[in-house]
Amino acid sequence: MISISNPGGRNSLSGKMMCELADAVDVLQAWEGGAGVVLHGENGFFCAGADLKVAAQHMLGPSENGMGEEMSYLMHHTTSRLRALPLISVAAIEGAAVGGGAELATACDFRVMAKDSYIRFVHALLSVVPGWGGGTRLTKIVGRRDALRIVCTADKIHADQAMAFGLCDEVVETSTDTVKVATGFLQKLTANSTAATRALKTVVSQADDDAYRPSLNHEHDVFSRMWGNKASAEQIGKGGASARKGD
Ligand SMILES: CCCC(=O)SCCNC(=O)CCNC(=O)[C@H](O)C(C)(C)COP(=O)(O)OP(=O)(O)OC[C@H]1O[C@@H](n2cnc3c(N)ncnc32)[C@H](O)[C@@H]1OP(=O)(O)O
Repeated sequence: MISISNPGGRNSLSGKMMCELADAVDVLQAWEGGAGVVLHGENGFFCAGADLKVAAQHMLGPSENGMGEEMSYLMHHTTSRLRALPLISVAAIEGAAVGGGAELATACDFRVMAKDSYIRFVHALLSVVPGWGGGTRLTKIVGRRDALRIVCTADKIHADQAMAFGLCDEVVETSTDTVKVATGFLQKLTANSTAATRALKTVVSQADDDAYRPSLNHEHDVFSRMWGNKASAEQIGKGGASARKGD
């Protein structure tokens, strides 16, 4: 289990937390004892993306131009490694997965969502594109037309709608423990031999991973050009999508 915890910031990720996530993936890469992993956020919220308070202080100044690019590089690398693990991964989503949090959810093989939770690609509201590889992965999951709908509108995609898009694999009633349901979901997929499950995951991963590498590189380049420009710096300074909370 990987748990995300930043209680004061809806589990948004600081630079330190991004490094800790990379370390957690290192540990899973070295782990040979199992066949699955659940990713979840503590205190009833999945993840609000990059920590915008840290970003406003340390990632937008004139001498900090390369910071957005470095964040994107690290998170591309980490999420790609997470996706390629020889483990079946399930994101257990409560509350919401917003911005980079939505991108993180797409790095897992499956998503189990609480009925009242939502996924929101808010990047258009911040005048940027996904920077953690989520644009490419979303397109692979839901297809070209629905991906465009989701990223260009920046609408909240609630669990039932996510299910219709193929972005969610199981909806959990609000009174039920989402992590427990995600763990049960995982147990069904990993019930056969651990060695076979791990090998099968590598076969499926290998079948589609190489083909999307150029698209990930393109996404990273576009994000790096846009992050920190005037329009995005203004929105980030205002707290990102929270300035548009009512919609
Ligand atoms: C390539 C990756 C790029 C990115 O990920 S950029 C980040 C994109 N994320 C966003 O724009 C999310 C902005 N936040 C929101 O929309 C809302 O806060 C959100 C997550 C829907 C939660 O709404 P609510 O449940 O109503 O809670 P709230 O707004 O009162 O927030 C509670 C406290 O959490 C803080 N928070 C939320 N998201 C944060 C973030 N990303 N970075 C830093 N702090 C964040 C928020 O400022 C508030 O703090 P405080 O209690 O006022 O001190």
